[in-house]
Amino acid sequence: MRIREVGKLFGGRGPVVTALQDINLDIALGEFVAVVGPSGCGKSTLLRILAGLIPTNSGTVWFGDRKLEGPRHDIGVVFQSPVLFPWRTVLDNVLIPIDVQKLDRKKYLSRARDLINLVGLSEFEQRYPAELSGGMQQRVGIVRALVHDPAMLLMDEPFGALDAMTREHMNVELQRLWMAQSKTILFITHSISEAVFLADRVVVMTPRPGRIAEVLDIDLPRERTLDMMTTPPFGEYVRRIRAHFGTAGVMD
Ligand SMILES: Nc1ncnc2c1ncn2[C@@H]1O[C@H](COP(=O)(O)OP(=O)(O)OP(=O)(O)O)[C@@H](O)[C@H]1O
Repeated sequence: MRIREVGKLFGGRGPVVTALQDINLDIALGEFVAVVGPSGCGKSTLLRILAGLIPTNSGTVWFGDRKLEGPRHDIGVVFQSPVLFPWRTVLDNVLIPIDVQKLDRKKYLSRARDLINLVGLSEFEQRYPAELSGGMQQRVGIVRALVHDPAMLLMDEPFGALDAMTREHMNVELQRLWMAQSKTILFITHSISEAVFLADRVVVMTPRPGRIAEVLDIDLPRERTLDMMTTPPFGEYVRRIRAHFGTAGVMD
């Protein structure tokens, strides 16, 4: 994905808000890129643009050799709340993209089951969302975004509503899933340590108007473990990113 000179304004009756300005970023195939920044800096706006859900005011986004002009089946999106259908089982929720795109259910059934197994939910395949914890529901949301095998996954604070321990566990699981599925991922978060743990590169955004302040390569070996989070190199990345914000707005 190539993002070139992207800008976004929000108008309406009040003053115009410049949500994004001069955003330039290339995301390579198979890369894991995290975006951190304080509340209101335009992270979700950027994600919605990349998902083809809202237009830009200036600039262009390229996906492969084509201009992005709307939502695409080969880009999956995971939001903070997984929005599962309560009357559908886990398996049927995971198969929603297959049904919506009128693809052959039979062809995707074993992939759906493999993914459900990969995130440890095999026993819950025939359960309903209300029978699952928040972390389990979010895993269903992630697996659903992957079921039709999109090339890229956009994730907007997917673990923001989870408690700290579940969140760490989900980070380990997401890394495993990413390594197994070799997807390109853009991951938005308030948490600096989550970004450093997961990403190959961390994009640091400034408060309004949202611009890119720095892009850091995270040169930590894979597969990363939670123990690494207490090592000096990890701490140095976190410190360097936090220096952009002082004490304002970012979670940890
Ligand atoms: N539909 C909209 N209409 C008007 N203003 C909007 C709209 N969507 C976002 N904004 C404004 O654009 C700016 C960026 O919002 P955005 O939601 O992208 O920030 P964010 O970094 O994702 O914030 P948070 O981390 O709190 O979710 C904010 O000032 C917000 O008020």
